[in-house]
Amino acid sequence: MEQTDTSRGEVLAASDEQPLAPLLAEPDQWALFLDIDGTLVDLAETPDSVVVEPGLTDTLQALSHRLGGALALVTGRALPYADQLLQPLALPIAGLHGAERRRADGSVDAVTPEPSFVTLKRSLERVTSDWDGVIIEDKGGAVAAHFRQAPERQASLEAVMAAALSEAGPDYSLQRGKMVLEIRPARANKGSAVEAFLSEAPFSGRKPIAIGDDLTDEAMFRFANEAGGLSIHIGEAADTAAQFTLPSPDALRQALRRIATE
Ligand SMILES: O=P(O)(O)OC[C@H]1O[C@H](O[C@H]2O[C@H](CO)[C@@H](O)[C@H](O)[C@H]2O)[C@H](O)[C@@H](O)[C@@H]1O
Repeated sequence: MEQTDTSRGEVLAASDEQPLAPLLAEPDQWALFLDIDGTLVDLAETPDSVVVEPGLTDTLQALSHRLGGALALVTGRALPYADQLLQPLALPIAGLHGAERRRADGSVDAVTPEPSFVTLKRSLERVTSDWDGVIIEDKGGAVAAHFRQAPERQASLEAVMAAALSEAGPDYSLQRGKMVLEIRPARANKGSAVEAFLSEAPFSGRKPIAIGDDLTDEAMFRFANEAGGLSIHIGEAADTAAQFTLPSPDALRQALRRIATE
């Protein structure tokens, strides 16, 4: 152990798999909920340039099998993009920060954007079209404005997104993330998505282990803690509700691989 600090979880060494041990000891008692960006895959300069490590999909498939199918992805990405990233897997998944969901039986709750939201997305693209480095990511029922490659545009984007949010109305909320501002459906979050999975087979009756790296993951950390489960924050020390912190996506991938092949 390197350090203990209750405001950022118990900070673990890269090789410390202690919080994941229940997956090996009691695989029929636990369900695993995994964020994607910054957790399973390293962050990249743009949304489209992330790299899925060879073997990661095999690891996830094996873990899902070990857990009787009780493994779900919980991401800010749109479902089709996440599926494309992790093909050929088609795991249970919550997308758009919990607003859309594919259950273990394959049924999907999708988000269909209203015409006014489509107009809003086009307007954001127009307003920022000559802002070098700013990327507008159209996610169907949500939209993200990325400034990783143009940090000097953050203040202007804050203003543009605040105006867009007020135009979108009370059914939407602003989601802050790593070098990104998003407008997403307000009716769900990652905590409510985990709760919904746990009300269905094969997740029901199990305790959740929630793993993520960003502000959006705090809702599932809080839910997992309240449900008697475990929560793990990935990456540099941060103010988090998670009980544990692992230093990097690579440390997590290695730990998951060891558990999957044990
Ligand atoms: O909930 P997640 O699976 O972690 O998704 C959160 C957002 O991730 C993506 O943006 C982040 O990753 C990009 C690629 O590494 C990076 O360039 C960007 O700065 C990050 O904010 C994704 O593009 C968003 O749609 C997700 O909501």
